[in-house]
Amino acid sequence: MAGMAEAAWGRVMELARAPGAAAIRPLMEDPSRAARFTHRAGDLLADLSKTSVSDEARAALLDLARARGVLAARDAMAAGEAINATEGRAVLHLALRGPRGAFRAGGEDASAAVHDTLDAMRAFCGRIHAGGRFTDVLSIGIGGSDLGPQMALRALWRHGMPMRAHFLSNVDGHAWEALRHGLDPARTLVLVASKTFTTAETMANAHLVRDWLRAARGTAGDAQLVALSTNLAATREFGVPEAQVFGFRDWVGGRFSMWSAIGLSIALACGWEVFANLLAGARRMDEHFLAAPEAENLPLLMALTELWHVDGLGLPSRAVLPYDERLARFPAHLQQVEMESLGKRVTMEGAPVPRATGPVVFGEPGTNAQHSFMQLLHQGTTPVPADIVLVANPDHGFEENHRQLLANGLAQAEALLRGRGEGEVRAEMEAKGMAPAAVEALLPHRLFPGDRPSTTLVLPRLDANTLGQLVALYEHKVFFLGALWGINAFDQWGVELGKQLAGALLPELAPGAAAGAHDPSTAALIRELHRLQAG
Ligand SMILES: O=P(O)(O)OC[C@H]1O[C@H](O)[C@H](O)[C@@H](O)[C@@H]1O
Repeated sequence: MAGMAEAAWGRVMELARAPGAAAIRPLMEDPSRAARFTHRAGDLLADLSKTSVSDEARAALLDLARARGVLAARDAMAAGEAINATEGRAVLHLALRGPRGAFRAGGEDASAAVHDTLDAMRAFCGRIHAGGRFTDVLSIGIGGSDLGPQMALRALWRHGMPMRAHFLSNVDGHAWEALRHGLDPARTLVLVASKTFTTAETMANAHLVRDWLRAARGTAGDAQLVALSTNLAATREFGVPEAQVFGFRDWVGGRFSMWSAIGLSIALACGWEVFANLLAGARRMDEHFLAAPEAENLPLLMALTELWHVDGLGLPSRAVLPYDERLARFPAHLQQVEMESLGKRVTMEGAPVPRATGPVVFGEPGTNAQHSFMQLLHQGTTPVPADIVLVANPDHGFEENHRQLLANGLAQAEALLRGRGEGEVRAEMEAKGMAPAAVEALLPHRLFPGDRPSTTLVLPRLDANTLGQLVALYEHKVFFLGALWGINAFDQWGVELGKQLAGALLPELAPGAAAGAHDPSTAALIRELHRLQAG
């Protein structure tokens, strides 16, 4: 098996290192390519043709996927095996949106636990909405306990929905300072969203907000606290009424938890139907992920395309460009889902990974990105593959704006692909009557190399169901990349060191405290902060 996989890697790398392997335009001369490299999953369409993955390369990549046994790995995850070996846990976000009776983990009926919680969340939403007292929900959490719900609310919340939602994540007091003036403690329901209920930032903010509630309402304010957590003892100790604690299990990773109790803010603010549709959309993508064979499995094909870019062509980053303002936080959510999962340098067995793993992921909504960083994608030295997300039908009546938006999204992908050669640029400048010397001087600056890869995703419209499909698609892409690279996509040990050092530094920043043992740079910075604060 290992030998087969090495041979398959070898074949992929051989193709990627062949002269012209990064060229896309010659492949596009094949009129059937666009159709053959366009795939559907649920309501989504993905056009993977504007990449340099040739038919031969795709065959080699699929051979690699088979040799790496990625479908068996997928089935092991779905069977509730403890595939997150470094934490000794199953990985079952599939169960969060799956039907009753479908998933087990260890000896437990995982689906039963999920559906009991969903029933309780639904009943709670019904009571809160019927009560009419609460107009606002404030969700306190960070990382996976913040980004998914915040992204979904930005995408799905519309005027007239049951409650307004607010998010407090940064321990920076300016975040709470900016929020608190707009909130009425009598009408705000406070969710503390934390898998562990020990995250320093979240607990610091939870204390601030609990103090704010108590200042206005005495200890009766505690009745407005809700906890979303796996740590029931800690939620009790914090004073959250038992009936307002919504739990989940350790087999839900933080960055995959928006479908769990962590998503309660979505259900409260948008209404239960919206949350249920989000889960239904994710389930639709799960069905595709679980059933489609390798050559039609969209998350796998996207994973293989990424592997081609990262390992084959040596491209270390990827841009996510949603052409929909409502998806403004989608790149931020993907940053965690992808980089916290795939930013690993050792294999499951603890050996160094002999190749590059997760790329840097960044993005902003189009068209705004075009007026900031797209310059680098068009003319920078290293190509940056881009994911361009288009939504066919808007939920507003400004048709002309929407056509402009779509035209720009399509144009970016087209420009990246075709570039602009000497003849075209020279002719344009000459037509403008520019002097020959100026034409020659400006020519190199105005050339676009082209052959820069992009993937275009098309949604018929953006609603809870299609958003669920879109997010689940990327979750499954991440799963397959983890399996292809042989790394654990489900732990995050890399975030721990900074937390420990911050804990040690904290007392040294108290007024008059002395700096401990640090490198000279850190020690000098501590002294400078003390000096500025004393002044
Ligand atoms: O939900 P919590 O336990 O508060 O964790 C919040 C976040 O912080 C951790 O440090 C991890 O890096 C994230 O994966 C997690 O989502």
